[in-house]
Amino acid sequence: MRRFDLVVLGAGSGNMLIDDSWADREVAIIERSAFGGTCLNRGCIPSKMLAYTADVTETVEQAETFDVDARLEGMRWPDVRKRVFDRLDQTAAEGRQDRQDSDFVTVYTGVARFTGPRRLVIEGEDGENVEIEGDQVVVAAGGRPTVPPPVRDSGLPYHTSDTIMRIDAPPRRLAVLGGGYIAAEQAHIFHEAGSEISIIDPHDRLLHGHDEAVAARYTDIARDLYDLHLERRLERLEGEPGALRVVLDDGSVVEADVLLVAAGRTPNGDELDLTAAGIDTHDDGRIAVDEFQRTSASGVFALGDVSSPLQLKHVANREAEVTAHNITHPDDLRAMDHDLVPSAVFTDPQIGAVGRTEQQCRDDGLDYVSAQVAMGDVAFGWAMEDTTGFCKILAERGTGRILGAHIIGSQAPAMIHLLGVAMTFDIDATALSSRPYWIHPALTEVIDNALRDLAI
Ligand SMILES: Cc1cc2nc3c(=O)[nH]c(=O)nc-3n(C[C@H](O)[C@H](O)[C@H](O)COP(=O)(O)OP(=O)(O)OC[C@H]3O[C@@H](n4cnc5c(N)ncnc54)[C@H](O)[C@@H]3O)c2cc1C
Ligand SMILES: NC(=O)c1ccc[n+]([C@@H]2O[C@H](COP(=O)([O-])OP(=O)(O)OC[C@H]3O[C@@H](n4cnc5c(N)ncnc54)[C@H](O)[C@@H]3O)[C@@H](O)[C@H]2O)c1
Repeated sequence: MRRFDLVVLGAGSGNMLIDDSWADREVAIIERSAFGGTCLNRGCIPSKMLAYTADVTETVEQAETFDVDARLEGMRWPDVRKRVFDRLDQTAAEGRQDRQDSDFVTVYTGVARFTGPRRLVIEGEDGENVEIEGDQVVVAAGGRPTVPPPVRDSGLPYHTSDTIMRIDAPPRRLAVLGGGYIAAEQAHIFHEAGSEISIIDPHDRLLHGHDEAVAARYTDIARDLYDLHLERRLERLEGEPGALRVVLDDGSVVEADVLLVAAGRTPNGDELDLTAAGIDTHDDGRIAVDEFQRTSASGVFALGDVSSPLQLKHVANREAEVTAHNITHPDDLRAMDHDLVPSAVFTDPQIGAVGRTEQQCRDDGLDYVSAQVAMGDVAFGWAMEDTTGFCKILAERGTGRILGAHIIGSQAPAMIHLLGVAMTFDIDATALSSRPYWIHPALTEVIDNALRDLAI
């Protein structure tokens, strides 16, 4: 059995661990699919390239608001798909080739699972099994879409985020099971591509994990565009391919040509025979790691969606950086924290968030103040004719410590960073408003005004 200094399972964020500092040692990387993992091939990047294309489409549709004559001929889906995936597939292939060309990295293509402590078997595409072991092993095996049993057991076809973005043509009617991140982004994409969208979610609003004001505003906007079935559960899926009937728990039926399942993601640890390696998991299936990304098995680390409480690429990236340091510096370990992780939903309107929601402030019994300023109340919002966006900030009464910030509207994913930086460096609301200059009349004035409106 071949022994390596380092074995990395998963060439998504795991691939980031290997740099030239390993050049005098032997490293193995195992990947069953494309290099670049979920983010590059079927996640963040294609969805954002498509969401931006949808934004362009929508801009043309809204030209009249700005007294501009323009007519939308339509989104040429096959060309869009080709532009997006030609680039991404090439990037993934180059990523694999780079590793294959390396003289210190061995690439194993196949499905891996543990057979013992720091020992893995890889079933190759040809059915051949290869067993390897590592002095250190990093598990970066990610997650997969969760498919509820009524869909899985129906025998009828369905899509997940893994496949929908490569579909041949936008369906006339797209039903989306789940009303979270993926639903919000894919609904925007396929609505602008010409599909009629229905969304089904058991909660009373879409994006229910977001601040209640943001989720309520987004749900109101979505209600005008899509057919919403909230506080509804899936009972069963019937019909035939291309003519599906999504039967809900109140007996109502959503008819659709295509079903997209966007009901959360399951960490892949359950496919890895973790007990053979002595690796413990949480009840929800995530590999349990300490603050240094170490699992319960000596010499085995885990990172990203397979272990993280937050399934976000910037979190997986940070965990990869921390792990890369810790596997080479056992006497000088770096700790990971998940405080103040910003997040964004690239839907329409865009959403950015950092820190606590108002409901969390309330549930935690915090003494807080809140201010909400409409984008339509600042000059750049006038320029954009914005009628729905806002910035909401929550701060501790008395001290002005910023507890959370939530923006819905154009540029929200970029603007939220300002508040994330302030919170990370303990800059309170008064200092953040009064010390730096705020460019007039940039959209960021909505943040400054919300800070000033806080009755600290
Ligand atoms: C549609 C969508 C959009 C998203 N958009 C965003 C976004 O805008 N911003 C953001 O921050 N996050 C986004 N995410 C989340 C982000 O993609 C993930 O958090 C991130 O990619 C996780 O990285 P990872 O390295 O942990 O896992 P992955 O990238 O999934 O890598 C795991 C790799 O391990 C391989 N693997 C798994 N099991 C085995 C095995 N047994 N043998 C061999 N190989 C194996 C897999 O093939 C895969 O390549 C999105 C996710 C989705 C699905
Ligand atoms: N912009 C981004 O950063 C981005 C984009 C896409 C995905 N992601 C990541 O990927 C993860 C997965 O995305 P997601 O949208 O699948 O999950 P999600 O957790 O955001 O939303 C899932 C939704 O599905 C609902 N649901 C669960 N079971 C259901 C069922 N049986 N029927 C109907 N609805 C059901 C849940 O109530 C929830 O509202 C996200 O949590 C996020 O971490 C991030």
